[in-house]
Amino acid sequence: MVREELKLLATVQAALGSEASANTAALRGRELDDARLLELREDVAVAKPEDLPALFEQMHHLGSLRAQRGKGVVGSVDPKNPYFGHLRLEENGKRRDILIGGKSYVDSSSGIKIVDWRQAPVSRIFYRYREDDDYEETMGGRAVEGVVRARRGVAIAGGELVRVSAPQGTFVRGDDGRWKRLDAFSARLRTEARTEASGAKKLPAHAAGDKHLPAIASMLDSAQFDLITRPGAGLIAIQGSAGSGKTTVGLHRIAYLAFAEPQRFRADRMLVVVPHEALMHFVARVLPSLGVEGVPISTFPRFARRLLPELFPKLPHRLHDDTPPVVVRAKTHAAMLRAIHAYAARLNDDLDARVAKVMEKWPMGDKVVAAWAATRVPAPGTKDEPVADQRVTTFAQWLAGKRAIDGAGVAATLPQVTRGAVERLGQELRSRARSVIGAWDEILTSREMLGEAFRGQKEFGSGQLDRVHEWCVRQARIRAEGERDGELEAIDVEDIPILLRLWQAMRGPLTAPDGTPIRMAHLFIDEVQDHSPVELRVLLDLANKDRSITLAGDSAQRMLDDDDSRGEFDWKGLLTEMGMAATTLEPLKVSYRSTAEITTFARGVLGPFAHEAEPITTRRGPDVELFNFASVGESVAFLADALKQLALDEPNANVALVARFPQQADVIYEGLERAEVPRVRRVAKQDFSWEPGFDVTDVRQTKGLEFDEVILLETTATTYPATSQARHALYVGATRAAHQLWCIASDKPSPVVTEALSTRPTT
Ligand SMILES: Nc1ncnc2c1ncn2[C@@H]1O[C@H](COP(=O)(O)OP(=O)(O)OP(=O)(O)O)[C@@H](O)[C@H]1O
Repeated sequence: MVREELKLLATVQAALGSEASANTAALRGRELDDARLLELREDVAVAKPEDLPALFEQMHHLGSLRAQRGKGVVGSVDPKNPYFGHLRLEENGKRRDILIGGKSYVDSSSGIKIVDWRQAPVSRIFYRYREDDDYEETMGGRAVEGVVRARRGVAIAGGELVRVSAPQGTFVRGDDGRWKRLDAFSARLRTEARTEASGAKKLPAHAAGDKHLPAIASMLDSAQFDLITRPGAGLIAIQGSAGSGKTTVGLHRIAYLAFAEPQRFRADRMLVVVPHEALMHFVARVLPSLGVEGVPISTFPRFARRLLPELFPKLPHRLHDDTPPVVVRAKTHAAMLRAIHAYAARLNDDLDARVAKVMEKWPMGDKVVAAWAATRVPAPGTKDEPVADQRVTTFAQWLAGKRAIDGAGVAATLPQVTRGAVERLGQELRSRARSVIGAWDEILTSREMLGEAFRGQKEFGSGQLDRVHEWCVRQARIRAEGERDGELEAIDVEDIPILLRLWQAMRGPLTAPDGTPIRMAHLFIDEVQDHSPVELRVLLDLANKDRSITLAGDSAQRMLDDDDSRGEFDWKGLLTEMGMAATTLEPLKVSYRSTAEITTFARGVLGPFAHEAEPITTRRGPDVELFNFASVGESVAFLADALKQLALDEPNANVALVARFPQQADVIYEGLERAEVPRVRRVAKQDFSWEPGFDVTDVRQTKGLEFDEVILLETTATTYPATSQARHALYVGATRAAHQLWCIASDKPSPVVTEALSTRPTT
């Protein structure tokens, strides 16, 4: 099998090589054309009018020549890594070989066909069927049936074949150039086992590749592929335990959509929202490797803070750093979204009543009322009304402050008295319908409105709501009066999504700094469980009318503070709250990132909050271990020895040392520095360098990331009591590890850890 793959690669490379020299000539020709075109453009700028036609003609001619040369250029199939999958299909007794790669390439003279993995339906066969399966698919409008004779994953690094995975076994080329079969631990999904973790010798570094650019397109399973290739419109929600490939699927889906409908899903019309900066950098590197450049990637705060000064120039820029936790909880609670929507609906009703009253006696009044209703932002959850005739619409838009009316328009035809009344009404409507800051103040400083919104929320008793109200009133006063007792005007960071949502509910789509409404063709929101309902609703309303949205999240990874008793994250409830219908999909079931040992431990950590279905694992690794010490000093000494040894044995290792709280990470970091552990870094703002060395950090920094080895610090009974918050935090930390996990405790170990360690994976 390896011989066959080596031969195939040599054929492909020979064909690509001869194309490449043809390309070089074509590319050189294009460069010359480009230079000449630039010269011509400069000539045009200074030419006399009578010379222009001739110059334009020359430019046109050169332009078509250049386009012609472009046709001969082989996409950008990389001869060093031209494909990653090999299918052999048999249809009507005839066999054909198809290669799956990142870019298409066809050379009929040498019989080579590489198809882009995003190209249905051939790649569908690759992803959906296994070796020896019969398949039935529609290709080019006709039904075809056949048998998959071979289905292999191949890793080609630096132009050399280094791994072949097939149902018959996984074969890797060692540093000495000899091929050997890897031991497989799992009977299931053996072909997908990651070689370096299978207990056998690691892949040579170049084969493992850059850990930020996992070339996993060849390994997507059929559930993942189905999610990726769902039709563009509508909202899909990807759920699954940690490391089941949710981020991977979301990003591949973007690549797929950009490929399938490039006009509709232009890169700059899509948006990826991730929880923090480290994941932003990760995504920024992965998407180009999947063939999509230029998709904006952001975190919610980054995105929101860019818009805020443009939308609300008068708002203070300063942010409080001492917002009481109870205020944070109230402002991020689902009840706040209800309060905003209730406010917007009431405002609409009020304004409708005002318009109806003034228009009562006017002959075209009923039409104006209808047009007014059509121009204002509909209450969330209702549909747009049909628009009345153009003149009336224009008038109503003027009423709503959305456009300036021309002198010869409707208003000019009105008698003086009516006109005066209508103008006054227009002013009133404009100011009320547009005053987002006024609405925000009104909601938060009205004890009644808060009480109404939070009615029935057990965790917000009336005493707590009083505290929230008190804080908001005080802040509003400081804003109105300027400084008070040395306190400067500022807003809470949690106010930002509230203001943006109010803007959407009252004035319509958010606008970019250049004034254009933001309407995205596709949105991918990762780690949904960590967004507040208000934030999420702001994000969802950035999508255009097709609502092409991918949400990814895992309720078990929700991070709440210890005093936050908000309970479990509820997908269904959330989407209903949002008024959005999502296609409910089966959760992803395969735990790809972590070994069976780590996955079983992590499931134990969750205890009563564990996912319904036990994740399927793909490989085995070392046992999870707990090391218990009598003091922090002793645990630091142990860690220092272990890390120094590792630095000697494996200079490329990158280990994450993860504490629950930043203060604990500080203590351990200082200890390790004193012990002169090489390349130890304190990561406090997700500024992971991904260089060899030891990153000491806290669990919030690591969301969505992965490391080969993770050491969980201070897994003591005090730090991780058996509460839901502590269990979720420990779960997030543990599931960052791909290969090996240690727990360190300098005091009585957490019962959550000891219980979880009592279950070992079954073979
Ligand atoms: N089909 C697959 N075959 C092999 N590896 C895969 C597959 N799908 C995903 N992976 C790998 O599994 C790891 C976890 O994937 P990913 O980060 O997408 O998971 P996730 O569900 O988003 O995790 P988390 O919930 O922790 O954020 C990555 O290293 C990814 O490359």
